[in-house]
Amino acid sequence: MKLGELMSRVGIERPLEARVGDLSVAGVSADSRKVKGGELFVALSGSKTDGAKFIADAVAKGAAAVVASSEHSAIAAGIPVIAVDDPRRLLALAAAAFYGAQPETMIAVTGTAGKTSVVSFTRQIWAAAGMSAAQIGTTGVIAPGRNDYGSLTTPDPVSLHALLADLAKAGVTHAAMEASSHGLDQRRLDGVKLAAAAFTNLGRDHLDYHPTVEEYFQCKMRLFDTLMHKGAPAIIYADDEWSGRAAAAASAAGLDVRTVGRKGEFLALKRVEHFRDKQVAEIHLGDDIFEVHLPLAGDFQIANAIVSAGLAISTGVEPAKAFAALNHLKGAPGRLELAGQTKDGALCYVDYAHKPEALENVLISVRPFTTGRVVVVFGCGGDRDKGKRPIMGEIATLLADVAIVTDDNPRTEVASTIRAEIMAAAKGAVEIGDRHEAIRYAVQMLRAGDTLIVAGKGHEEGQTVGTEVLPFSDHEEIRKALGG
Ligand SMILES: CC(=O)N[C@H]1[C@@H](OP(=O)(O)OP(=O)(O)OC[C@H]2O[C@@H](n3ccc(=O)[nH]c3=O)[C@H](O)[C@@H]2O)O[C@H](CO)[C@@H](O)[C@@H]1O[C@H](C)C(=O)N[C@@H](C)C(=O)N[C@H](CCC(=O)O)C(=O)O
Ligand SMILES: Nc1ncnc2c1ncn2[C@@H]1O[C@H](COP(=O)(O)OP(=O)(O)OP(=O)(O)O)[C@@H](O)[C@H]1O
Ligand SMILES: N[C@H](CCC[C@H](N)C(=O)O)C(=O)O
Ligand SMILES: [Mg+2]
Repeated sequence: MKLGELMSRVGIERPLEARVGDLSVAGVSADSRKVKGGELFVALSGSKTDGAKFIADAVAKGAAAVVASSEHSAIAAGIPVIAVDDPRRLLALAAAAFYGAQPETMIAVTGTAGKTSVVSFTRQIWAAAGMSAAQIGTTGVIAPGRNDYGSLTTPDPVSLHALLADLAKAGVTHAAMEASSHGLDQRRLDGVKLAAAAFTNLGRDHLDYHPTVEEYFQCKMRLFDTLMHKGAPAIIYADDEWSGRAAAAASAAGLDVRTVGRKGEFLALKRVEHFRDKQVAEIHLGDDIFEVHLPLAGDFQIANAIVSAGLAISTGVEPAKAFAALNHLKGAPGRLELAGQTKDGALCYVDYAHKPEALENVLISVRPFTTGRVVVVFGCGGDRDKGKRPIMGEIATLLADVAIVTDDNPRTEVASTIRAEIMAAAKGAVEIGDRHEAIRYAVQMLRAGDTLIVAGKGHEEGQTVGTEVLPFSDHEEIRKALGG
């Protein structure tokens, strides 16, 4: 593609010198280590370093031209340097232009908790309705004949557009993706053609990255006010503290706001009965009433299911089919997932709660079907928001009968310091650093009627200590402790 054409396709209408505009570019990259000959190198100012420092490396690798923020426009690279205000957005739009194809119907989900569950459920509803469907997020990529383990919740734009083109080529017509606040802030989703989007809830998260909760919320709202076209459906979970503000933002952006939940107007949740292994809900859509038997535990899964139904219906699935599909949903791996039970029938769950509201929700969720004690094993990640540690400590001791504080990816921090920060607010909690020992201790204390939640790692397959990832699975540790 000619550089001039690429620039106009990404909305930069500034005239380029003919010599520059006529230059052929073969692709785009923001990583000098991966640049290939003839590609456009986009220099991004990041959290660890500044891509502008690597312009010379990119040139040495054969980059054809450079895009940088205006500050770097003067750098003599020996090849054309184009200055733009928002290089990250340009990178994403250029990646979209290069790779071209995307599944016809794409949706994105934002919110502090529930994104992975909602994209999984939406994919399952689409698939049940006969569509070729995919999901992209924290647990990886799932599509017909494909199941790749994930790393980032929202992939970087170059990998993302390569992936979308691959999926489209493989015949995937519907794809649901997670929009993390980092992803939205860093413009990783700009250039994705979204047919609909959803908001689940907002709680404390990533305050190591976002200066305030307000700024965190505003990042999430980029999904509605920048990435969607006017009139597109925005599914908003109605029963969160932030629902009103999310709906107002979507409405101000000219979107078709569809609220779902107990206070929902599009899908109204009228009645829920909780059982040990399922929940029965009555959902109203206009004058139609649907009874759903969701085969999953946890009140929050009803919230995720109703958001997914809203998304599926808003992208063409017949309501009766969407609700029927809810009766067969499988939980996303490691989201309140039953990993085993003791001989006396005490249930052992693995859950991915690693932030205060999620921990609070999961502990409240299991109470209705727990006749004995709720036991929780959890920790907090190193090199992540330190402020959440005492809050999670307090929630665990308040809502569980037994709280066991252990390690969860200490990364480059001292594990005992992280635990001490949690313990400071966790009166009466037991501290066992070794996660394997902590799980064994918890399983051994279980009696009939008790419920164990091992929280924080969910689907993860490793424990990151320093920069090393040691193999570790909560599922496997529970199974071992149960003697199986
Ligand atoms: C803080 C953060 O989000 N960082 C992400 C970001 O990196 P960055 O732009 O800050 O990169 P940087 O390391 O400062 O480098 C700046 C630029 O120089 C370039 N560079 C660097 C070195 C070199 O030799 N040559 C070169 O060109 C880099 O490619 C980059 O373009 O962009 C990179 C590419 O997209 C990401 O891989 C990286 O994710 C890091 C690994 C990460 O851990 N991110 C986490 C926090 C994250 O994004 N999490 C969210 C939310 C998770 C949740 O749901 O809770 C997610 O979406 O996964
Ligand atoms: N709707 C919800 N409301 C509150 N808590 C929830 C909700 N859905 C899930 N959770 C809790 O959050 C955990 C993570 O759920 P899920 O992976 O679906 O969310 P996520 O937004 O993708 O999280 P992450 O940003 O960490 O990837 C679950 O294990 C559960 O404890
Ligand atoms: N995407 C999140 C996952 C956290 C999971 C938890 N196990 C931890 O390590 O804190 C993060 O990287 O912050
Ligand atoms: Mg997720």
